[in-house]
Amino acid sequence: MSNLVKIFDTTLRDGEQSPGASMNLEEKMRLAHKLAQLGVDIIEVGFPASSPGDFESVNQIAQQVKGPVICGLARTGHADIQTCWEAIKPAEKKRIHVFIATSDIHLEHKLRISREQALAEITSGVGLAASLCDDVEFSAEDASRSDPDFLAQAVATALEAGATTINIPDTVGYALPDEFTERIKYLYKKVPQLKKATVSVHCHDDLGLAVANSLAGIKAGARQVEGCINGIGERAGNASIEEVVMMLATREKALGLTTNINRKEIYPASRLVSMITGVTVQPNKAIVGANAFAHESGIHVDGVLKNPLTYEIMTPEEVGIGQNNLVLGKHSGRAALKARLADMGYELDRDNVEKLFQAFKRLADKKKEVFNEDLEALIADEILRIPLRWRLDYLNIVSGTVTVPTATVRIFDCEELKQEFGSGSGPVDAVYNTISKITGSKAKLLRFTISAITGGLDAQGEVTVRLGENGLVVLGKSSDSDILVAAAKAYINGLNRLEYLKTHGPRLSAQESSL
Ligand SMILES: CC(=O)SCCNC(=O)CCNC(=O)[C@H](O)C(C)(C)COP(=O)(O)OP(=O)(O)OC[C@H]1O[C@@H](n2cnc3c(N)ncnc32)[C@H](O)[C@@H]1OP(=O)(O)O
Ligand SMILES: CC(C)C(=O)C(=O)O
Ligand SMILES: [Mg+2]
Repeated sequence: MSNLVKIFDTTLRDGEQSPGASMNLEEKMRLAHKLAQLGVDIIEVGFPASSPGDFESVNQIAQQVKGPVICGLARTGHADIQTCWEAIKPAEKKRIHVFIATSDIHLEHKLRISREQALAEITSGVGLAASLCDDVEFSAEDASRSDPDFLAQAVATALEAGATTINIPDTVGYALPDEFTERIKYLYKKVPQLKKATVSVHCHDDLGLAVANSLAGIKAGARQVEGCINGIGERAGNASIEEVVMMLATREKALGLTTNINRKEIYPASRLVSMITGVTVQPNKAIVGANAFAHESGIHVDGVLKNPLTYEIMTPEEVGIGQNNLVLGKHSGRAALKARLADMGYELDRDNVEKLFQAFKRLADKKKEVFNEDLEALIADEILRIPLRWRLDYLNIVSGTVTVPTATVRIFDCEELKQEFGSGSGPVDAVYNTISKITGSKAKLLRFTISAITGGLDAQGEVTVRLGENGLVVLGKSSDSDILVAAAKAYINGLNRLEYLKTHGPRLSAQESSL
């Protein structure tokens, strides 16, 4: 059996199913390029039949992203599979991923079909996919709660119909590691032809066991692991790709397995996912959390100073958390900025470097030192952003314990300057009420989160808002060393996205347009 474990990234599909993590086409494209740099073997780009927007993002990525296999998800119905095939067709390497549930709970209550009908669906769906594409993955949704003998029958049926990869998902994160190992071993025993296919595992984290179960699957012979960057995904998320990869790398001697991942891209990929989706990474998150390589307690610091091996089982450099001694500040030029961007894995064209340089200088005037996180926030603001109708020009806020919070806001509406004055229950409320007056927006603020994304007193605050209007839901993001300015810009960013969605709806993701 091969010692290579293939990494199947589903951040753009299952990851996007995390509430609020929707991405537009430009964001998906940027992330897909980053995943290719990271060296994942397969990227599941979306579910093309779910909406015209999803179809287009899958299709565009299939045309432009080289390296990994480009995979699209489909139910067993022929329309889904045909649509998926049309979307992925331009890719150099492509895969159709067909799924249907095999547990009795799902068959009876969700699909309302018998086991026999499910087998017929597998034969028909996988058969069609195999007639279109050489590379077909079949997933038995809710495999861990399926009757083992029926699951074996479903797997045998999919292989017979032409599947080349068989995925055993723990869809609801219910499995225990030993059970999961046994389940896969049982399948190998009951379905001898399974040895000719790649067995994959796709584990959810409802009980915090997604990575442990992925390892349990690998131990039983699985050679493909599915997961998402930062462990995002439906409900409690999927197995975190960075944890799986670093587990295999750090314990290579014990496990004897490798991956194709370029580990130095792990941290840049994590930051990008967090910036694009607005789903922040908890500080104590393994591998990519702010504290993952931090030491404060005296005994630990003493040990690390004497030899980092005392308390570090891997180095931050290994996962791309740079230890760069070149300081970026108000005296830095374009060469320094470009060098740092390259170090962080960003290859921007001249126009974007110039745009970023201007924003960098404006920030450097306000801050002593500009950190990588500051640059990433600027990239999110300056480069990932969508065309703007409204732009903040001026903001003045009066707030305190004895005054009614008020705000004066001046905004460019295309080229026209508009100014208003308003009040609210707090300074952010005052700003948002005033912005709504200027823009005439009826959007509802569904969520507001603020976090410090850099350290120190001159830290940048990152604000993420979720706005809803007439069934449309969008995220707005921004960062600034003044949190009220960040809040205003995030709100305006969200309003611009809503405006964009109203005019370019189909180009946005399925979730963004259907929520
Ligand atoms: C475990 C997973 O992550 S599965 C992937 C989940 N991801 C998503 O659902 C995101 C994208 N989904 C969507 O945009 C929509 O659900 C769509 C466009 C796919 C379908 O929308 P609708 O036609 O309105 O159906 P709706 O979402 O209400 O219900 C799903 C239907 O698919 C059926 N279905 C579910 N899984 C499968 C399957 N693997 N194969 C065939 N049919 C299936 C359900 O039984 C239900 O059919 P019914 O309408 O006849 O009862
Ligand atoms: C579509 C399948 C693979 C899935 O996401 C799951 O079962 O969790
Ligand atoms: Mg899933």
